[in-house]
Amino acid sequence: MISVGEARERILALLAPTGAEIVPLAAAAGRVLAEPVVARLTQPPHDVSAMDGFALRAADGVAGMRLRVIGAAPAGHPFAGTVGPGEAVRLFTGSVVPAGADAIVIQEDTEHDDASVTLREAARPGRHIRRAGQDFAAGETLLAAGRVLGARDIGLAAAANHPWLAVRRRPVVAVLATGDEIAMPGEPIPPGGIVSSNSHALAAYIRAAGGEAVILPVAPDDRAAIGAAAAAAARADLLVTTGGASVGAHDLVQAGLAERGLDVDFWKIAMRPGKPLMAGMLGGVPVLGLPGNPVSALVCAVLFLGPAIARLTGRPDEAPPTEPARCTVALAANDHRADHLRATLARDEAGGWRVTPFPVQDSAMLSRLAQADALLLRAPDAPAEPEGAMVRVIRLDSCGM
Ligand SMILES: Nc1nc2c(c(=O)[nH]1)N[C@H]1C(S)=C(S)[C@@H](COP(=O)(O)OP(=O)(O)OC[C@H]3O[C@@H](n4cnc5c(N)ncnc54)[C@H](O)[C@@H]3O)O[C@H]1N2
Ligand code: MOO
Repeated sequence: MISVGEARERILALLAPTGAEIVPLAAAAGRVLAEPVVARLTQPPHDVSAMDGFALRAADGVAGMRLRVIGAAPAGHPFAGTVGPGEAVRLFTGSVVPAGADAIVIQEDTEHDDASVTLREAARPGRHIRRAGQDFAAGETLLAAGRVLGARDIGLAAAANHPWLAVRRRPVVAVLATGDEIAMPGEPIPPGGIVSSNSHALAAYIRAAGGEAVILPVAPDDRAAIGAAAAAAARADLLVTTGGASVGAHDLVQAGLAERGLDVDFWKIAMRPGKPLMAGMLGGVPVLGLPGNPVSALVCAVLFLGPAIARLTGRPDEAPPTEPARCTVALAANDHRADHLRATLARDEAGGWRVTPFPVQDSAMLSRLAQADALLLRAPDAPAEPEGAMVRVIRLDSCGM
């Protein structure tokens, strides 16, 4: 069986970023920039005042000096003339500094009427003047491709006069649950059946990761039906199946997809929960086969589906980040499968994490997963650890899960 790290590498190797699409600026928040944002103008376009006051020549900026007010330049209405010796122009925050002026005195430091202004303080050259291009210059690259656009990026793109942006198309990820016993929430449940929690949990995770989730109808445990359902995903960027991944007589996902030409890259990895993970290509569509057990499916989603969607959207596709934590209980020696124990986190007095795994780690216990704050990582063949040992955790609250 291959390792978690190798499995992730092999899954990512099956995927390429989606193409770009052009969206209105307002719709670009949260999307991944596909082309750099280059300033279409210089900001500010001219030297402008940072305060309400008067523009004058610095040589006249002496306390007690009385100057003639030759005009006003409200923001958006630049003064057409030139400020000469003994003259001043009324300015406001954002006003273009008129020709001839190289100093500004704020109005609180003056006595003024419409015709004249007397300085109570000296004016320093350049003070309160925002220089042209101080923020950015036309042609400057402001945002790099690959950036996930936040509100400040939208503001910066708008300031640089971009009404449209090129972003990565949201990858379409089809979710196919399989099993005779599976019903959708609200549907009649067959005898001994259960409701497909996986379809909706995976769809929610896919959306949180930046994908477009399409929930396919549940396929029964029948090769032809599974193949036909998967064929409906022929235009998807990724097909995710759940269930039917193991070795049982009714675990038919591989067999069903094989009838449609599935090329298996790997099946089974040294991991718990999630051993029967499968990856391959079905025609041109990458396939990620997740186990049916709800916790197995969602832990595999954190470790593999998240990075896969990151790759598809052109974001960094590393493993989920881990943090150190001190374990509050002794840990038994691990076997050869990397383990991911569902656990709660609490802060200690020094601000570090204390992690406590749940005593029962059944991969069907979705309520425990919902209560968990983190996955406590146990490396393959890790030795027993006493209470208080340092371990590493993946936080579940910070990854859309
Ligand atoms: N003899 C062996 N048996 C099993 C092995 C093994 O190595 N040898 N592996 C075990 C492991 S590990 C896992 S994980 C499971 C994986 O099973 P499958 O992927 O084949 O999943 P199913 O058998 O179809 O279902 C397992 C379990 O999950 C429930 N399920 C299925 N789909 C959904 C869904 N959409 N939403 C919620 N729950 C779902 C299903 O009812 C079963 O209870 O195999 C072990 N067995
Ligand atoms: O992957 Mo399975 O959930 O380990 O039992």
